Amino acid sequence: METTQLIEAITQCNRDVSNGVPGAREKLLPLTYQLSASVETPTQMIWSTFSTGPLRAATVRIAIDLDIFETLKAADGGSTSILDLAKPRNASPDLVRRIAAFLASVDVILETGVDAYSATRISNALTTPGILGGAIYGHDIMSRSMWEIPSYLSKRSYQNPSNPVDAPLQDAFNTKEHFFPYISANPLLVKSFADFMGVYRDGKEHWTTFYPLRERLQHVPDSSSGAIALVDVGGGLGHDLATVLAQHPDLSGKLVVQDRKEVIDSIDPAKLDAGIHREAHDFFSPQPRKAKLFYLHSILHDWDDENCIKILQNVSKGMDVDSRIAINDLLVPDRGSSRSLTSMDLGMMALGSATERTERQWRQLVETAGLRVTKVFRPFDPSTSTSKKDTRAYRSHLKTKRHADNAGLAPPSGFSCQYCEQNFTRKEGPIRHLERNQCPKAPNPKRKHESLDSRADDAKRRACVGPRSDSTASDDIDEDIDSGYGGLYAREGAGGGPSIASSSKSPEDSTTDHTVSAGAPSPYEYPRKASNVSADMPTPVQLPPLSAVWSPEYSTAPSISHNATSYLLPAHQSPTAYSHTATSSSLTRATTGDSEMTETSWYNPAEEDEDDEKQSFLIMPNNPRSMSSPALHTPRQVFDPTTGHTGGEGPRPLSDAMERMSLKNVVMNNHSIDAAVSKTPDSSAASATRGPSRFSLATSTATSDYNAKRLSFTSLLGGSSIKSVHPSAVYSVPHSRTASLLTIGSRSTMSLDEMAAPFASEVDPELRDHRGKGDQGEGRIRRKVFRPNLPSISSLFPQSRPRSRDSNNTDDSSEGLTLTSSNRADGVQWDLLAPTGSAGTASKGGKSHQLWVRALEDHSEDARGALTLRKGDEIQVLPHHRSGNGEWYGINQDSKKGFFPRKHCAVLQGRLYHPTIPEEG
Ligand SMILES: C[S@@+](CC[C@H](N)C(=O)[O-])C[C@H]1O[C@@H](n2cnc3c(N)ncnc32)[C@H](O)[C@@H]1O
Repeated sequence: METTQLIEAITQCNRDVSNGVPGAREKLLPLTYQLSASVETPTQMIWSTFSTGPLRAATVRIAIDLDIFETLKAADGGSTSILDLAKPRNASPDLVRRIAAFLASVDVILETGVDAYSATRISNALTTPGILGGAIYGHDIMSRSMWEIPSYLSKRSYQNPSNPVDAPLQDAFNTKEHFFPYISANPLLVKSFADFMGVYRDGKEHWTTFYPLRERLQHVPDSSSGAIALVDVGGGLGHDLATVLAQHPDLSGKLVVQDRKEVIDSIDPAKLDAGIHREAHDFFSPQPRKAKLFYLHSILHDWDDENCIKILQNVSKGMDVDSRIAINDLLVPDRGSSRSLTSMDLGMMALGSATERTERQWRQLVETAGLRVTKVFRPFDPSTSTSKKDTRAYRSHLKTKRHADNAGLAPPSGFSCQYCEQNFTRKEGPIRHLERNQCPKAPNPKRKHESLDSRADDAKRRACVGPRSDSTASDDIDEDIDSGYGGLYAREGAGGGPSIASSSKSPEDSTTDHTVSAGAPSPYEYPRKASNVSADMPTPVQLPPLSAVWSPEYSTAPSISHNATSYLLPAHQSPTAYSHTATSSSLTRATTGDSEMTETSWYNPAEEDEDDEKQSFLIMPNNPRSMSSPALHTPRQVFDPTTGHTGGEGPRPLSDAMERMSLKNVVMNNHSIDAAVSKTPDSSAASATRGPSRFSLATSTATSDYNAKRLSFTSLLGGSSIKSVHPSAVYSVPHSRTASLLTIGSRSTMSLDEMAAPFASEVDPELRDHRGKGDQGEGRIRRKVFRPNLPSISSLFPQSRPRSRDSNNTDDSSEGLTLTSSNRADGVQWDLLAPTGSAGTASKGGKSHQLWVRALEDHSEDARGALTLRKGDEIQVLPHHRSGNGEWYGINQDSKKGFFPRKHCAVLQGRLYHPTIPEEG
């Protein structure tokens, strides 16, 4: 804008501020910056940048040391002479005169006469702990590190820094320590930094105003139970939790602030609300607390990717199935980054080779950590949308997005294509349109049509996303992308302020917090994302956001190698929607070690259930022939968990098994997930039951598959693997519309027939009929639910049938087995005491029920070292099966996973939950 226009805009904006127009103040400051820039000559720019700027920082710091701001404040609005300003530190009046003159010239203090000064709003703020801390930390650490950037980069050939202990800070201070340990040695810096953290978000909308905290924490038991609702990881002095408590004094469950010991020790208990518990905890070690929500505010932007992943994985150790991690950080927009955002980004580089991140980087990071981004939350942005119409549009936009998530296939209830935004009257419209390669914008190599030109595209997209800023940062994601992904909540804020940075506003004025959703991108983000697909991201084939793909290992996501992609389509879409899927992917690297699965997923329970109930998903390989392999018939190496030895039918090198894998039939309906996993003799059947709020996928496999198989649950919406998991375990994922599993595969291979064999009698004829048809000879299949025949309760517990439906304490201990039943509001609970070891899953009417057992004493490891049980631990027991020379029970409860030998059942007490009393037989 021209200077004249800027002045007019400023005048108008100032009027709006006076009239209380929402967002007006946020617009004003950037306009003043633009005005300065428009009138400044290049020479003046040099002076202001290299002289005035550094001197402003230096003189503020000097004035702090000389107590000048305190002295001015004590005058309570009156003037103070230079002589009086010099007194506290016995400084030279001539020196103080020069300092004061400069500070007055840059409007930090006010010159009221000859050698007379008074306080200003700013100088008074510089006497408060937070702003004072910011000035000390800013000068002593931040500025000095930033000054070092040019020489640092020069010495390192201008490569993007990534080593957290080789950043400009290390050069500036000649240290090898990371920023945090480095400042730890200096109590003033520890305090200054922590105090500043308490205020740097001031003026911005607090995250609790747009994150549904109450809903998320609503089922947390009362804190007297010891339950923890919220852990603020790296929460500094607890200021975020203090605000939470102030806004929601009646929240159930404990609030815990964790930070480094020196920070926690520096908290004055008298100043911390009694409802907030302090805990010294290093987030590079496993999270010791279980909580419903772990909140990370301005944590990950301090770190490089590798350390972020470590932090996330450690935090996830504290997650239960319904836990979430809330990440509150900036989001770098594709363009139009604000002043504060770019400063923060380079500041993070200077301090720790760290970075602010784009949406794609966030998603990649979170997914690489084995987590999923469920949903992005951000506040309604008053600076970009002031009209009621926009507000309404925004609200309906959010609603629309929820539908999009629920459908799993991005088009929202508006039924527009997520790529080209063409409108359809029916939901399947966009799907078919994509399937038939009719979309000119889809990232599909087969597409025939020309893309819209970028301007039209941009304009269309803007129209699509609803309320938009009129600013230049129109490529920012400023809508809530409720795409059903894990919980990433980001923020953008002024000068390190806490909200995601996809704002079109300048940093200082931004109060917009954006939620970033990873996982299935919302239709609103596709165009932008599509153009930014990185080569090392899973390559979408046709419907990339829905892909459930194999990942070699969650910790190596950037190097994921896929040669195909699986698709999950909602079964309530058109029949043809079932026909897509899957894949043969190559597993480039075997997954070893930890196989637990966690995910982050934010969702509003009130919003999810209805749509979930309607969904069924199916995965089938699209090219069974490609998955046939002699390897299936190769003698296997059999691992016997009872002895810990391998033997059996002969060796099968792991590397051979790793070379291939196949996707299995997986069908998920409202109540079960059934999967054909393999064929005898290495037969295995997978079944899953869904509890009221989650899916548990259980597979019982032959032990010989232990080395040969892994299941991988992949995000329906995310396009990349969450984690690889052990096939014999139960993995629970939050049952949200976003958490729809799944791809199941193994490193063995099989044909479609082979996959179907265990359930041959139930295979839908169309499965066979359609095999070989389809776009590329893929199997096309209609929806079919495979249900393995699970044993009935009476066959599992022949000695322990309840004598009567209504009996309590039914006791049949002829084999030492005691099964008691008691009525519960939600059905009947069976308590099983199995001293001789019997456990299993009961089945009735095609539904499987879950048996949970509780360890009556400590157990260390089973033969595979996969199990550690503490007395009182509850684990889920899967259907037993025979394998090798033992009878086994698959179990899993968080980290308790793997097979559970029968002999251990002697110490298990079980509780069988199911909704009705089982009938005999
Ligand atoms: C940028 S501050 C953010 C503080 C607070 N979450 C907020 O947003 O105001 C980063 C915090 O991480 C803490 N921190 C750094 N390293 C840590 C570690 N290894 N374990 C726990 N906290 C750590 C710091 O002490 C600091 O409080």
